[in-house]
Amino acid sequence: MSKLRVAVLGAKGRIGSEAVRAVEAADDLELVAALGRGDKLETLADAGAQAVVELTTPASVMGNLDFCVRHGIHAVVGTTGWTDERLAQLTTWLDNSPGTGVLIAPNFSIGAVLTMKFAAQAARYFESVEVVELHHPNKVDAPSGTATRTAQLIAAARAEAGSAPQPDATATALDGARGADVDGVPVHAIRLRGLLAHQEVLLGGEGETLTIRHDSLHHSSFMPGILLGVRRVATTPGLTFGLEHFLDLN
Ligand SMILES: NC(=O)c1ccc[n+]([C@@H]2O[C@H](COP(=O)([O-])OP(=O)(O)OC[C@H]3O[C@@H](n4cnc5c(N)ncnc54)[C@H](O)[C@@H]3O)[C@@H](O)[C@H]2O)c1
Ligand SMILES: O=C(O)C1=N[C@H](C(=O)O)CCC1
Repeated sequence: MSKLRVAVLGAKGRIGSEAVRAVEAADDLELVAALGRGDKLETLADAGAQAVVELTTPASVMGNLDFCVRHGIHAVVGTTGWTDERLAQLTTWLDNSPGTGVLIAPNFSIGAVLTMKFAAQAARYFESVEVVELHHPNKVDAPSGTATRTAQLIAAARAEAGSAPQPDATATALDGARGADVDGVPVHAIRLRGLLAHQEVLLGGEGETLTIRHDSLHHSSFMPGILLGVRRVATTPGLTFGLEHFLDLN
């Protein structure tokens, strides 16, 4: 059986360097390129890459995906910074490149995917819900892509259930004291040396609270999800948002 030809973009970064090792170690994949900042994207086509793993920065990801989709190269994207406008642009590119697949995963770790699912399930049963994400201080974006997605899923579940707005009597607050508002869900971002990627969803009701917490302790936590994405994306044309679509999570 021929191996899938894979390239990594952001290959010298924290997660990219781990992804290079994971692809190299996979029997069914062949690492054909490992590109860093300043390297030419044409290398991907010259190397015959069939799929890329995109782990760069919010400032770089759109240019990289424009190139990949135009060349029919499938992409598994962990880079953050997704907005409705960016997703619409990517969808237009994909419409013009039938058969090309892109997976964007706000988080590749199974525990984080489950946290999002459990939080959305629980959200309708509690009056209050807030998200706290905690990351290493080298992270360039806040709140995290995972926290943003978690809050969006919570808000959608509450809207579907007809939940009332959250109680909050705050009349005066310092800027930022109540976090960022993501679809009505407060999201708080902590940056602390020693941390990697962590998230708590705090839910509160009359006389009780529920906390759902996930900790990524090493970048290896993201590798099974990345490899699953690479193996599935080539046979899943168009845009897939969220690793949960490649998991049997019922
Ligand atoms: N989805 C997930 O599960 C997951 C997990 C961890 C990190 N991330 C995300 O992945 C991204 C990278 O995170 P990190 O901690 O590895 O950051 P990092 O800064 O360590 O690595 C990013 C790398 O990309 C390189 N780069 C920048 N522009 C490039 C370009 N045009 N072409 C090739 N390389 C380029 C940088 O030089 C750097 O080496 C961030 O957006 C982060 O939020 C996602
Ligand atoms: O370390 C990072 O940066 C991470 N980014 C993703 C996010 O923003 O949610 C996933 C977790 C790690």
